[in-house]
Amino acid sequence: MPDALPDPPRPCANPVAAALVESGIAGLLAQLDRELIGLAPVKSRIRDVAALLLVDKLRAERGYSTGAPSLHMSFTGNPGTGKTTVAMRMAEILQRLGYLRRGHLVAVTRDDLVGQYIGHTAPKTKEILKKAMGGVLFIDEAYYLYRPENERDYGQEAIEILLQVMENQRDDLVVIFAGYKNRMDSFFNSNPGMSSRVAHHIDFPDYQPAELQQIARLMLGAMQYRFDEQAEKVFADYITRRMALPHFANARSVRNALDRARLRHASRLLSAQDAIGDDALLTIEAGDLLASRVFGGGPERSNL
Ligand SMILES: Nc1ncnc2c1ncn2[C@@H]1O[C@H](COP(=O)(O)OP(=O)(O)OP(=O)(O)O)[C@@H](O)[C@H]1O
Repeated sequence: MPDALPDPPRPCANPVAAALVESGIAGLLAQLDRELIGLAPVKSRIRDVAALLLVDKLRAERGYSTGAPSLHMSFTGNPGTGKTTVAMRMAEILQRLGYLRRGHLVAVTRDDLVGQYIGHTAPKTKEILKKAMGGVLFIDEAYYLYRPENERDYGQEAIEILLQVMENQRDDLVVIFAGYKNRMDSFFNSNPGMSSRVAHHIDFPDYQPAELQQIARLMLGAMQYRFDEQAEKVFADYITRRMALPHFANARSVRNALDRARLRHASRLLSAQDAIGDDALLTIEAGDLLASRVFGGGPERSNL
């Protein structure tokens, strides 16, 4: 007797869960999970935002109106914790959900928005807003916009324009304010108008050493390199030492360390006497890491 055919996949009875898959958001979330190590609380907040928007859509289809949701956000955390990377993914997700037309990201700091002279700020800010329309405006170190010590600071003018656009064009632009948590808290405390327009606050924790090691592996894999067994151990040691030094910047420090290791790897290969096999081309060895100043190697700061 022939084997019974497997049951055909049943259509999902839950329309929100079905929409999550059909819109491609489930795929994007899975990709985010694969490509970004750790960040569990951040990933779950992104999922929540996606769920909120899908439920809003379903409610609208059934005639329950909630009004356009406010999607402006603040991303707080130390340098190199993935804020810019997640903001780019968020833009893509919001575009897929139909909340943003273009889904691109424009990343700026105070100097891109605020002019030096009277009359310069408004056109500068408006120009950036024009570029960002239909996407995400990512304002890094947003608290520098506000300088309470300077009464005539032009930053205030940029803030006023931003506030207006955040309110009136919130169906076409999402603003993400990013920076250190404590400074962002005082920025929002001093700008209640801004605070009331930012609905989602997402905190990016520092990475644990094991997560940084995994990030290194992921980055190397993406560049088609690998550590040999000894290098893997040395890099774990590197991370612990580097974390204790000034200017440590989480995953960004990992990327920089790998870039320098690639330079040393290349110069090692250049001076090799023998033919160079594929294995040598692909493999970062312990010595490529041990030359770092972190281990008492070269003198320059850039050698960390
Ligand atoms: N969880 C992660 N998994 C893999 N790579 C990551 C992760 N977090 C960050 N990175 C990588 O580290 C680098 C720095 O990340 P990103 O620029 O997003 O950080 P940031 O918080 O915006 O930092 P900064 O405020 O200093 O710009 C990028 O190359 C990014 O791809």
